[in-house]
Amino acid sequence: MSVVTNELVVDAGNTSIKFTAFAAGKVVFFSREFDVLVEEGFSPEVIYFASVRSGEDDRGLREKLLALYPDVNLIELQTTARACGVINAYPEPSRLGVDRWLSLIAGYHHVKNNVVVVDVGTAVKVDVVSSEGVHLGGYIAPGLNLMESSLLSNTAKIRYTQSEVVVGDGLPNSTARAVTEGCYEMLVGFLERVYKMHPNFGWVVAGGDVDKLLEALNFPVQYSPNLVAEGARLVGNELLRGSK
Ligand SMILES: Nc1ncnc2c1ncn2[C@@H]1O[C@H](COP(=O)(O)OP(=O)(O)O)[C@@H](O)[C@H]1O
Ligand SMILES: CC(C)(COP(=O)(O)O)[C@@H](O)C(=O)NCCC(=O)O
Ligand SMILES: [K+]
Repeated sequence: MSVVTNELVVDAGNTSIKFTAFAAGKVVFFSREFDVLVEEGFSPEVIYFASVRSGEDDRGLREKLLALYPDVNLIELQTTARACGVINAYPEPSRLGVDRWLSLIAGYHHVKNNVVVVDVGTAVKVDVVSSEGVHLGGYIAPGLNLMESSLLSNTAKIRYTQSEVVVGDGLPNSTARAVTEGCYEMLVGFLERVYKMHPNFGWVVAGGDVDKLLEALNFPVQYSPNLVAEGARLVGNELLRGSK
């Protein structure tokens, strides 16, 4: 049960900032656009702010939020050694990205058992948590756009137009398909390998690009689009209860 009713989660990733509003624990809106906050006229009682961006980027965003919600308590969520019954694998807990921390906490609370949590964004994050809530560790790999852009920016002749990126049959027979499908296979192959390494683990997946992978994964996964935001609510509520 939440300590407050209206909560706004701000999840600032390296590609996009996600705004998720909750009322009594239910998502009432989601947006990647700050201006939607103004249009929605939502009145948060608390703002949970979770960012993996630079301090400079955060300053501007925090100022905009405080201007829009001058009297609202903004709580910056950080990665800690433990929270919500989960223990962080990192000897230096604060080095773990807060998006990963919140996602794996939410993923564990979804499954309450051995779980692999995947977030497909700028980077692809994979975190493994035991049935006892012990974070065992995880991986960071380039996301799909990052893989593709690294090829485009580090080669002379990998060049194609977006109109050449088509769904084809059989092995890729164009530069556009070779690159886009090569990056895709890299990611799917990586995840299938993780699946083999952790048999009988539940899978919870999220992230802006996860929809591109869902049908490729040949094992059951739970798609949970608001994973970071759900983790932010769990951690934020624990903090608010602790301060009561
Ligand atoms: N409106 C959008 N703006 C930006 N990226 C979007 C949007 N809708 C879907 N995406 C996809 O989401 C990906 C970014 O995923 P996201 O989880 O937001 O990344 P991060 O958390 O690293 O910022 C992009 O590569 C893009 O393909
Ligand atoms: C790996 C990340 C950059 C992912 O960020 P995102 O893809 O969401 O923009 C972020 O989790 C991060 O900055 N992590 C710090 C290093 C670590 O988690 O070990
Ligand atoms: K993210």
